[in-house]
Amino acid sequence: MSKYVIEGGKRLVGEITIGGAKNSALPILAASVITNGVSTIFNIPKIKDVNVMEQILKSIGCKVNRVDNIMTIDSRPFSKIKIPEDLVREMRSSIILMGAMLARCGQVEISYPGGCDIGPRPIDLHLKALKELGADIKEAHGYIYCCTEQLKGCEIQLDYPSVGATENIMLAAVRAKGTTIIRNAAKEPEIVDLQNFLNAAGARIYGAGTSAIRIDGVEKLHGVEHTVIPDRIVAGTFMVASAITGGEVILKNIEVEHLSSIIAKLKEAGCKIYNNCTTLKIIGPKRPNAVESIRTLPYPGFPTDMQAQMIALLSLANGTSIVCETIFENRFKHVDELVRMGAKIKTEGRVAIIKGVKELTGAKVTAKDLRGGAALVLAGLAAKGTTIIENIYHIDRGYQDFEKDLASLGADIKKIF
Ligand SMILES: CC(=O)N[C@H]1[C@@H](OP(=O)(O)OP(=O)(O)OC[C@H]2O[C@@H](n3ccc(=O)[nH]c3=O)[C@H](O)[C@@H]2O)O[C@H](CO)[C@@H](O)[C@@H]1O
Ligand SMILES: C=C(OP(=O)(O)O)C(=O)O
Repeated sequence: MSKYVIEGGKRLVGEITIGGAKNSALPILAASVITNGVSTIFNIPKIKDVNVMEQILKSIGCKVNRVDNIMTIDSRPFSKIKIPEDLVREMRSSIILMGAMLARCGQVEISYPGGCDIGPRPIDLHLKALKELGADIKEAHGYIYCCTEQLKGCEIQLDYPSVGATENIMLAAVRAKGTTIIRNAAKEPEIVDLQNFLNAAGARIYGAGTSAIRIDGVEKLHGVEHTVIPDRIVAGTFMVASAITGGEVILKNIEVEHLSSIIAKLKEAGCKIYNNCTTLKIIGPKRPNAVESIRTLPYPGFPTDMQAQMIALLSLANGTSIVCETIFENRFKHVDELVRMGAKIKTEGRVAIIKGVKELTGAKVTAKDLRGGAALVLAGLAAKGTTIIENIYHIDRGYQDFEKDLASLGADIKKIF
């Protein structure tokens, strides 16, 4: 299995262009199934989760063509309602196909999804909402069987602004009869991107990015061209890479508004940040300041997908920082690995108390999930000596050419196969 070997202590300097967002690309690719046409999606990241989605689309009959970061999906030959279990288990986003396939043909058979092991990840909100729209849902032997003659628009009050549930409802409701209103909807930029894709394809969705989304059902969708938004979590990860190495990195092709909570906390940590709407320069401090309080929250709060990377940075801060993970129950698996590198971190339930140390030291550590793995890479960039990171297949799920981009900024990092 491949691993990263990092010689720490290099200051990162240079420029990097941020690619398309995994969490936008995946639901948009799923949405292409509804169109019964040919869609061309630009800025698709070359990552493992996208490979899995490509395989799923092919397995249900779609024709998929991929050249660099452009994917063309012809969903006209769509023919199968059962999605292979081994593919569904590979990632969380496969569950979004439930809404998409109900909208396309009124039937779907799917197993429970996989994704990062960051605590229980139920899909009760998805299932409840689809039932409210009129889907008949049966669960047996780890499979979910959904079918409907015709979904009917209704008002759905989400108990929590779940990203995946909001997307599933949008997809299902797009061809439902009448109007659907989602209240307490997720407001993430990826939801807005999905709305933009669907509306370009002929849907009538209003309000994404706010807590109330209205979907007026339409008869059919058509193929479309769309460009995926930049990945705010990849951008945030490179911002921390600059911060943790006292570096000076320019990020191009970003949406600065999507990064505002990350920018605020990195400024508190002592980074200097200069930006316009699409480009940002971040200069890391000699030593980061401690940050009194970070709470992960739904957008526009601080993203849970940046919590691990931020803990890596704060483990070197001058003082004690507190990070509270409010979204996922068990998203501190990177902490034990950072402790192996000399970090002084204690966790109590959902709270991590990080007593900054002057130096981390290279060690052999294991990536336990996607962002936790990225955090170990960041720690390795700053640590004294050699860091070896195993199980980096987790990192491949969400970062395109991670080591190449870091090396282009001056990092000493190698992927060993
Ligand atoms: C592919 C994708 O876009 N993944 C993102 C998405 O995941 P995902 O869509 O899975 O995250 P959700 O917003 O649904 O989950 C947030 C919280 O709601 C709970 N919940 C969710 C659904 C449900 O039916 N019942 C329930 O209890 C979850 O257990 C979790 O505690 O949003 C997360 C929160 O920003 C991010 O960390 C993930 O990177
Ligand atoms: C948790 C993540 O992804 P997923 O929901 O696909 O597991 C993530 O992107 O950090």
